Amino acid sequence: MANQWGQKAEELEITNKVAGLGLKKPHDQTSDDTPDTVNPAETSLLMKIIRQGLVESKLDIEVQRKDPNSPLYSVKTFEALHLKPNLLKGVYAMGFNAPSKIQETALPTLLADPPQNMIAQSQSGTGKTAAFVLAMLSRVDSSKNYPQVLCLSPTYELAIQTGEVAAKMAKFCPEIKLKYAVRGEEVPRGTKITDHIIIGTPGKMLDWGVKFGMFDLSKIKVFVLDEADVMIDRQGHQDQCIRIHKCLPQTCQMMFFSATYGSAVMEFAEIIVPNPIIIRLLREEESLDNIKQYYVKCQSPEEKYRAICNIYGVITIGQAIIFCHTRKTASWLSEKMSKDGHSVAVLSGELTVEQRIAVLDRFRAGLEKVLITTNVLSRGIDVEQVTLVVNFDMPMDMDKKADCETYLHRIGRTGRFGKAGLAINLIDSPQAMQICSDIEAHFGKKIRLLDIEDAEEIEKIGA
Ligand SMILES: Nc1ncnc2c1ncn2[C@@H]1O[C@H](COP(=O)(O)OP(=O)(O)OP(=O)(O)O)[C@@H](O)[C@H]1O
Repeated sequence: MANQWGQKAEELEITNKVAGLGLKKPHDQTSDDTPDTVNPAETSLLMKIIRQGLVESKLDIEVQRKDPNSPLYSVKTFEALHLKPNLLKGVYAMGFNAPSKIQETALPTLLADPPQNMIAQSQSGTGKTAAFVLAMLSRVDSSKNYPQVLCLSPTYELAIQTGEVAAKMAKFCPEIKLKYAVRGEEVPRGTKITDHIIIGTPGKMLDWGVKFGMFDLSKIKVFVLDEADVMIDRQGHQDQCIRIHKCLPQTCQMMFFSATYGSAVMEFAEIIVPNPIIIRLLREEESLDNIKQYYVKCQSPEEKYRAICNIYGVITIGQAIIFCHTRKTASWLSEKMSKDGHSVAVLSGELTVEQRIAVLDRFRAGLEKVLITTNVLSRGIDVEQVTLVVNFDMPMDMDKKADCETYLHRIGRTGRFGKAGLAINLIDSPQAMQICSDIEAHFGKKIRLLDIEDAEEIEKIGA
């Protein structure tokens, strides 16, 4: 069954997977000259798909324990977890040799008896999904034909992604049955679901479990809330989760995973997960060290464009990312640059996730030297070859004030990509100047004025 299930996941083209994610399509309602916005579910899916393996972290795990009676330990091998042999085989077949940093600490707790509740936070790509999927699979008693494990995901596509991991890991455990509770999956009324694991979105899960009684929520042993930060971003999801949660037995093991650790997420976590062990993988923060920052005074978009051309005319640039506020500016700029012979790619909100992946893949491969984008890409791309970042428009929040966090994500680099970089801010209004000064004050790092007509000076900054 697991194989069949995996097959189903494979049959679903990315196009299908992303349909209904609320993606803005070419004819969506958003006008081209309003600021392009980020959709967390979309970003999360994009990152999962473009990821090229585990994101290793040099930083430490922080553990907050709420249960002093249960010892906490970590493992360095998967053998040390005493998994069912076929499950271990599945883990190795996925190419996992040793647990990732978050898995080292999370897995012994997730698999412990008596079960312990956990809230875990670590950045995308550090191995959370693999950790809880392994825990889900190992808790199943396949001799009992009813649902024992529920996993809630914020969207159809993210549920399918988790399902794919489960199907792969359970490759050698065909006795474990899994089911998707997502849109498009229909179960006739009156049916009793016999699968062991259900992965789905909160609305469908609530319908099947609470409204139609297709399975007995009081028999659930493991409840997983994945991508909790994305989940609470969606209206109504939080309530649905809480309604499902209320029907679960006290003994049910609660697992809560999130890539971020904001107060809204943590408040939600505290409602869902009693007496948790909280683990966090400290994040490798971006910093502005090693980045030379400049601003250029311009009178108009044309002048901004000329500034970019002057820089290109003088210094050798590896790859560059240019950030614009709206799609309209992004496409205007890309047309101009293409006409002038630059190889340019554009990534903005009207593209489907599939199209975005294609654009990013080409850029990473170096097929285009310049990537023009909007806020849809403030985070989540680490391209080592990028040496120049241009703020064609300064990042600002809804109140049109300096958005320092976005600035840091656009310009900053983590230790892994710690090579020197160049950031140029194009300033064409007093408001933009104010934002630039506020950013400078916020980070306490000088942003110098650059005279774009002075080739010698430009040459110096490229050195
Ligand atoms: N122990 C491991 N060894 C090698 N690769 C691993 C290991 N654990 C996970 N991976 C791989 O690393 C990538 C990231 O893992 P995973 O999807 O579990 O991360 P995540 O933290 O859940 O990310 P997200 O927050 O985006 O869901 C995947 O390609 C996964 O197959």
